[in-house]
Amino acid sequence: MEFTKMNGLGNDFIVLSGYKELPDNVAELAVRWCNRFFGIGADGLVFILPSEKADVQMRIINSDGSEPEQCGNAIRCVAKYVYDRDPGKREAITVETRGAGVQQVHVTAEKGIAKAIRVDMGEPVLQGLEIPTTIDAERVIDQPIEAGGRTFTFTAVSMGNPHCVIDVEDAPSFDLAAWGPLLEQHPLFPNKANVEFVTVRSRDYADMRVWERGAGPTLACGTGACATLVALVLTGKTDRTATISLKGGDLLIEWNEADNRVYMTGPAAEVYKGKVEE
Ligand SMILES: N[C@@H](CCC[C@H](N)C(=O)O)C(=O)O
Repeated sequence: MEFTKMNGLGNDFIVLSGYKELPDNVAELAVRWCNRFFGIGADGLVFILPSEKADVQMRIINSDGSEPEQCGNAIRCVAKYVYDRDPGKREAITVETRGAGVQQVHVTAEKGIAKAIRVDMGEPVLQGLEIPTTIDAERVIDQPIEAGGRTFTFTAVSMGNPHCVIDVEDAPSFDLAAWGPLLEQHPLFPNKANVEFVTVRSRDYADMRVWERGAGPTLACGTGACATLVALVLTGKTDRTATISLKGGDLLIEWNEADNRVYMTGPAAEVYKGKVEE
């Protein structure tokens, strides 16, 4: 089994292509191969599969074996993988996702290698039950959430997958391990949630740290950065375009007023190729 190790700002994946569909034991493979001590080590497995609707189909499996609907950093990795191997060097690539439809990606390259990748991440879902949360409201903005004896204020956004965005005093020093697991599994989120802890520094810049559903603390989360920007716009804290600065680096996020779609721009990197003998 050959794989390519890739990452988007340190959110790292074991990328597999050449399969026609997901293997039956994909959850078990993800847990085993993503293990950082006994396996290859990664936040998730990413499969590049054939698609009838787009250039390729992407399926991602979290390191705990669960399958999310979408992954922003993985989409950029998939686009780079496809572009760098494409003799025609097409800058526009379409990627079918499990839960966020077909996404349009634009690659900017240097010397035939993809550098900046801009993804149309679609329209955010804000209706409470659709995110899903247990709150039946048009928007879930600045609501209280209690966990471990502490009450936070959160805004909920789905970018295909559910996010719980929380303002904190200083995101980079926030104790993710103490609060992330409690909030990820909070009963307000029936499908669990990715949890973003955010500190706004200016109208166009915020620090964010993430505790991901099914993967724990990661260095970056693309859908999380998009959800964060949407939450910050809804609460009046930033403009519609801002840099969301993560532990692994920066993403530029725009929530376009005209088409209501969220655009994410950032890098992707290929680190090495490997082979597993099973
Ligand atoms: N890292 C990702 C999100 C991956 C899925 C997430 N853990 C979930 O379960 O929803 C990103 O870059 O968006």
